[in-house]
Amino acid sequence: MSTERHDAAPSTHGPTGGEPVDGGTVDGRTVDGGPLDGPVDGTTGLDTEALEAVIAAPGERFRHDYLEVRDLRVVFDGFVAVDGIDLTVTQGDLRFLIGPNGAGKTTVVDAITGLAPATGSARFGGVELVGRASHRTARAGVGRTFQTASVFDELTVLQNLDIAAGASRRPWSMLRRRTDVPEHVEAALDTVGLGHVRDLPAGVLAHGQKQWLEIGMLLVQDARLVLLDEPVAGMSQSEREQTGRLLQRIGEQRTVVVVEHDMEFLRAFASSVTVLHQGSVLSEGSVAQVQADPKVVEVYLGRDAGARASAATVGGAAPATVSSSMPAGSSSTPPSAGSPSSASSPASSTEVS
Ligand SMILES: Nc1ncnc2c1ncn2[C@@H]1O[C@H](COP(=O)(O)OP(=O)(O)OP(=O)(O)O)[C@@H](O)[C@H]1O
Repeated sequence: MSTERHDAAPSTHGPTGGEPVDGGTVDGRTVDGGPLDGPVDGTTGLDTEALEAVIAAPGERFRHDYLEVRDLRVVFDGFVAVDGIDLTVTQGDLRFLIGPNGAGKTTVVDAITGLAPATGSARFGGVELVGRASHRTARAGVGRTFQTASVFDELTVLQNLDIAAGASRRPWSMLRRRTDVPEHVEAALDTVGLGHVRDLPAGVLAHGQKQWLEIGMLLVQDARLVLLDEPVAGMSQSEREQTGRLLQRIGEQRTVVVVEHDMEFLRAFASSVTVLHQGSVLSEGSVAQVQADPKVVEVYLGRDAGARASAATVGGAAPATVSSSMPAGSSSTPPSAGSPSSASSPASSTEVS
């Protein structure tokens, strides 16, 4: 029996690496970060027992979801709103999708969730989402919020979560105070911090709390891909911070994409950023990388600012610092009156610095 640890031992990491899914143990045996003492195949050098344990373990133990968008295209009556974009977002990566008004951010989310006609591919957890009816995307583990919270104001927080969870409670029983809250609903209440208002009608909640309730509704549906459209629009500073921390928490276990205009919020909480412009990916990378990208500065603030940022980067001088309110309509593509988001874009502080 060998006590040697082999590099070829099976990994508990997902397809893109990252943290061990289950603390590195399989059926009580350490397979990552600890000794392996199973029989070793003399030819391959593999610990065959460990390998068998990995293969026999439940699939979800090694789940590492990711969203993979390829050549996604959306055309409305001849107008190309999304022009063949590629996007890969892995679990644990809090990805922000930004861009000027009309860049195509919401349409990308609509296409992924079956609300906009698209071609190309958007796969999550091995399931193709393009062409899938919107009501079937939830079954694929995909959940989204809209720019305006869509909770039932007359129902309590708990009742809203019940409905989202698809609880088979009869209408009359929904009106009674709950004593038997399912574990996953309790967990969602706890995660979004609404346990203390569980029996209040959602209509009396503060604006931020309504957004958190909506996120809670995605959690009880076990959405593993969570797409949020401007979640902090209209929130107070304190609500933004709480929302950012909430997104970080849920992002550890889920793949989260946030469409956002608020650059301050982005800088505080994004782990990566994709910038869209006129339906295409203009830039992608860390917050620092996209902020330093002259193309991004140019799109938001004009050609001269882009050239100055480029010169500052090349010359090693301090990068151009520009502060402005979010350029509603700063894009060369004017937002259409019919755009679902055109009425509610926040005039939030935006800096590209
Ligand atoms: N149903 C639709 N029919 C026709 N055109 C549409 C439709 N939905 C969106 N568009 C257009 O597609 C383009 C992209 O819109 P989209 O709402 O995705 O942009 P956005 O980046 O989310 O903008 P915003 O930041 O203002 O929300 C815009 O020019 C918009 O007018």
